[in-house]
This record gives sequence, C-alpha cells and structure tokens, in this order.
Amino acid sequence: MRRTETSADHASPAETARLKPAGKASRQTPEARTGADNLKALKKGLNICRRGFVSVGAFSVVINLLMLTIPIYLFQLSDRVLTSRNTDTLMMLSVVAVGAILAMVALDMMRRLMLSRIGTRLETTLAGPALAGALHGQAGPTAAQALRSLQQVRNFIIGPVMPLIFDAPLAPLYFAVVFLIHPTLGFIALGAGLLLCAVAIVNQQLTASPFAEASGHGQAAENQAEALSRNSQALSGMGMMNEGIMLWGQSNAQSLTSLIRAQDRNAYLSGFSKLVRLLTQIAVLGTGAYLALQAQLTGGMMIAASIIAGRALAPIEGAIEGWRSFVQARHAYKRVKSLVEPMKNQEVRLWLPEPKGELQVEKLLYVPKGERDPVLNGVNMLLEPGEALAVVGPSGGGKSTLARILVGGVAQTAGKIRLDGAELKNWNPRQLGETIGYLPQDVELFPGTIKANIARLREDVSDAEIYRAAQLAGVHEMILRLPQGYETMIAADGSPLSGGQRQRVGLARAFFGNPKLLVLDEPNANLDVDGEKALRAALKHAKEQGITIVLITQRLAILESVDKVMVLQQGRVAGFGPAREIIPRLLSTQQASQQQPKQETQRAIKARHAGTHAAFGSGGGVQGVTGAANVTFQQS
Ligand SMILES: Nc1ncnc2c1ncn2[C@@H]1O[C@H](COP(=O)(O)OP(=O)(O)OP(=O)(O)O)[C@@H](O)[C@H]1O
Repeated sequence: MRRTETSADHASPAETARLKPAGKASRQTPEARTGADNLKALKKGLNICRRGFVSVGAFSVVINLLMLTIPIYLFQLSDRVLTSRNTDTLMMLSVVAVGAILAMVALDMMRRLMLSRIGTRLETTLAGPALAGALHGQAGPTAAQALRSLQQVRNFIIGPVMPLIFDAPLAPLYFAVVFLIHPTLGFIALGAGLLLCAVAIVNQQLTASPFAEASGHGQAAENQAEALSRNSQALSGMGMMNEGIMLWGQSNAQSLTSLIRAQDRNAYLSGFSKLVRLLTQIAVLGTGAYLALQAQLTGGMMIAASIIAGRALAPIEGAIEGWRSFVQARHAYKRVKSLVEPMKNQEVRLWLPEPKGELQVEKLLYVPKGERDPVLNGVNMLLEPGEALAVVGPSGGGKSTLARILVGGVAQTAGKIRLDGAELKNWNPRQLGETIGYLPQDVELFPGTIKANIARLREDVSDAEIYRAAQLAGVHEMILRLPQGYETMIAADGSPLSGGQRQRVGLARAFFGNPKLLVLDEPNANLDVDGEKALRAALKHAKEQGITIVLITQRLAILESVDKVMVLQQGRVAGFGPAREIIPRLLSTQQASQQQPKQETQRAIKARHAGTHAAFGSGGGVQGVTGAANVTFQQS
C-alpha cells in the first residue's frame, strides 16, 4: 500500500504556497504532500484563524477598558487636581494616562496586524479548497467567483468594520459606567442605544433585499462579461460586440440601480444614527450640567459621561454604516463555505493496487441538477481490461455526458461505475486521475509549454515520460516541427496551435503516465489525414498495452479499431455488442436512411407528374440496431 490521500489534494497549492515561497524548487509535488496532509493543513489553518479571532477578542476587551483612560483622566483632573491644586497628582495622573494610551494604541495596532494576518491566512488556507470546490461543482460559483468571494471576506476582516464588531459586545460596559456616574444619564444613553439598535434593524430590513438584488444582478453581469471575454473573437467577427455589451450593460444597470436604492436607504439611516449619537452626547452634557447645578454631579463627571456615552453608541452606529460590507462579506463567506465544507468532510481514501482496467457500468442514471428529464437512463455495460468500446449515436444522445461520468468529472444521479470492481467514488481521486486518460470534446490546454501540458502540469516527471506519451499519441514529429518544439508556449486561447494540433497534444496528455482507461471524446473531430493515421496508430498501441478504451465518435473509419460498440440514443442504450455484429447493422441503417429521402423525392416527382398532390414524408425514422437507432456517420 503506497499511501493514503483524499481529494483535498486540491487543498494543497495555496496552503503549500504559504508554507514555502513560490518557485520551482519549493513546489511540493503530490508525492511529497499527501491528501491527508492537505486535509490536516486545511483544518489546522481554520483552527489558527479561530484562535486568532479569540486573541483579537481578548485584545478588544483590554483596548475597550483602556479607552476609558481619557474620560477618567478628565474626571480626575477636574475633580481632584483643580480642586486640590496639587501638581504632583497632576504629574502622576498624566504619566499613568500617557502609559495607558500608549498601551491602548499598541494593542489596537497589534489587533489590526492580527486581523490582517488572519485575513491573509484564511485566504491562503481556503483558496485551494474553494477553487477545487468550484472546479468540482456542477453548479454554483465559478472558480473566479470563488476566489473573488474569498478576497471579499479577507478585505472585510482587515477593513474598518471588523474592530467595531469586536467592540460591540463591550458596549454594555460603557452603558454601565454611565449608569454608575448617574442613573439619569445612564437611561439617556441606554435609550439612545436602543433607538440605534432599532435603526440598525430597520436598516437591515430596508437594505437586505436591494443589496441581495444588486449582488444577484452583479453576478449575472460578471458571468456575461466572462462569456464575452471568452468569445471575443467570434463576437467581433460576427459584429455582435455591441449587442453583447448591451446585454452585460442591462444586468450591470439593474445591479447598480438596486445598489443605489440600498445605499440611499443606508445613507439616510446612517445620517440619522449619527444625529442620534451627537444629540445623545448633548443631552448627556446638558442633563449633566443640570445635575451638576443640583450638586448631584461634578463637572468632570458630566464631561466623562458624555464621552463614554458617545463611545457606547459608536459600535452600533458603525454597524449601521458598515452593514453593506458586512452583508457582502457574509454572502461571500457562505459561498466559500459551501465550496469548502465538502472538502473538509472528505474521507481519506486508500491507494488501491494498480488496476487492470475492467470497467463496469450498472443502471446508470443521470439527471442534471434542476432538470426533470434524464440525460442518461439505464446504461449498463462491461468492458474487460484492454477492450475498446466505441460509443456512437445521434447528437445530444448523451455520449459526452457518459464520458464525463466515466472519468469521474460529473457525479451520476444513480447507478454504479466500477473500475476493477471498486466504485469510482471509492477510489483515491489522485490515483484515479493517474489511472485515467481523458480527452474531452472541447480540448482546452493550459497556458504554459506543450511539455507542461503533456505532463499534466507535473514537475516531478522525466522528459522520457513526456516523450513516451507524445510517441504513443503519434504527436512527437508534429511537436518537433514547431519552432520551439516541446517548449512552445501555449496561450490562454490555445494559440499558436491549430484546433487539430490542440487535439493531438490533448491526446498525448491523455496517454501520459500509465493510464489503464482511456476515454476519448471525438478525438478525430478536427484531425487531418495524418492526424487520423496517428490516432489509429495510437489506439493500436493502447490496445497492445492492454489499456481499456472508450471512444466516442461520429466517424466510421475509426470503428475498425474497436471490439465493442454501444449506440446511445436519447440517453438510452439502443444497441450494445461486439463490433462485428453492430457495425454491419449500423451501416445498413445508414444506407437505408440515405436512400429514403431519394425514394421519397422520386415518389413526389412521380406524383406530380401524375397530377396528384403528394406530400413528402417526414424523413428519418429508420429503424436501427434495436428498432430505434438512427445513426449517421461521416465517412473518412
Ligand atoms: N448539466 C446539464 N444540464 C442540462 N442538460 C444537460 C446537461 N448536461 C447534458 N445535458 C443535455 O444532455 C443531452 C446530451 O448531451 P451530450 O453532450 O452528452 O450529447 P452528445 O451525445 O455528446 O452530443 P454531441 O454528439 O452533439 O456531442 C443534451 O441534450 C444536453 O443538453
């Protein structure tokens, strides 16, 4: 048994980057850092953040106590120094006050530094899992949204509202001190505090829905902007740029309109709360002066009470002003949490013995989230190690979805998929990834060199392994013909490679390592004659190596390389069996479907000549392999 690991493997990069500065030498490979380590790092990171918040809370208690320095100093000056005219007392009080203020400022500074480190730590701890969660998720926040949410949370933690949140629980202490100075003043301050709390609740009620609307429309605008940027060339090529920007503008305008509505309400209520606080301070001063005239208070007490009352109300007032950033940060944190929680709860999976490549699918059902109709229904099959299966069928039949489920990219709704008897979900994700080679229908290469792309972005591999994969995929010569060869940099849009070249490099990536199962989704869609030849040779190599192959294709010529054929139609298996039995039937189906329109046209012409009205038939509808399949192949 080699080691244990979980899919919290994905938690590692950010945490790892935090532990060691970025750089080639410091990058920890999956070999050096197991999933169990990553899971531990995630939990440890979160615990450190939690402990950090507890320390910040403790600091806040001391800071708030020290904040009483000035009112107490004032009170002592007016009631003790001015009456006794004792300069020694003045000196001593001043030294103590300066010391307390210095301590308070130092603690406040440390509190901010701690918050800033907690924010950064939280981001480095959660970025990897959040990114992995977003990449794994079939719905929910995109990777960019997940990272932006995390930044929002960090900005809130290091922003000006956070200290106020820690100060708020200590407000009762200040109210208590005002009560101690004089109950009447205490009631005034408490009344104002309750009024501000009511304002805070009203503020929350009035702004929650427009803020939520603004955030929803903002996210839609963001998605549209991302889609525009992805499709910029097509948009500009077809003159659709203005319409695209208008579409984004509508969502953005809706977001800004809701935002202004919420901000206006927030501004009115913030203004009102400031008024309440200042009026309270005047009321405390005025009432204090009256009580002083009645000899119930001293002048110092009166001023101290006013300062302390203002201090008691400040966090409530701050909460009203900072409400928006609080709501945003809370939403952002919820988004991040929804992505990270599943990672945290993941179990450590065993590294199983190397599989042979037996693939079994039992009663597979897939219904996309939020949909009612299944995309795949009742799919069953068994492939022995080294067998090659072609999945064919009309467009939209569910072929690519099946491919995505077979490689564990999409979770099925029901049914079982087993590799060497173990369900995919029970495999160690890292081991499963290394066991599978997958070429998706839309090949996307990562910005980086061809070499890095073939090596699946790993750095702990030898050049020989990369060369072997390129050889197996029959792409080595093509790469050598590029000016920079294996070092050719691929941009985010896949340039300078053509569609066919990208597909061939993607094939080499699928062959990299020692895959036992190859899932190739229309690998020849963009290939020229040379590319097709190379693909056929690659499939032959793969078969010789005993690799199990699932090949999704619309091309007839490639079927000669397979042992079995499955016909998928509307998510159901319309035919499955040995290639030598299924292919002739598919061919006769195709010939019949090609002849039918001709016969119908001839009938129509005859009918017209006979002076009768004849309608064309609906076409298609040719009975296929199991009485339903209507499969058309491209000859190649
Ligand atoms: N997440 C999803 N949400 C809604 N519908 C989906 C989802 N995934 C797949 N579908 C639907 O399932 C059907 C099958 O899609 P799939 O891409 O698997 O077909 P296909 O056989 O590979 O088609 P093609 O040959 O054109 O690539 C399509 O109608 C598609 O719209």
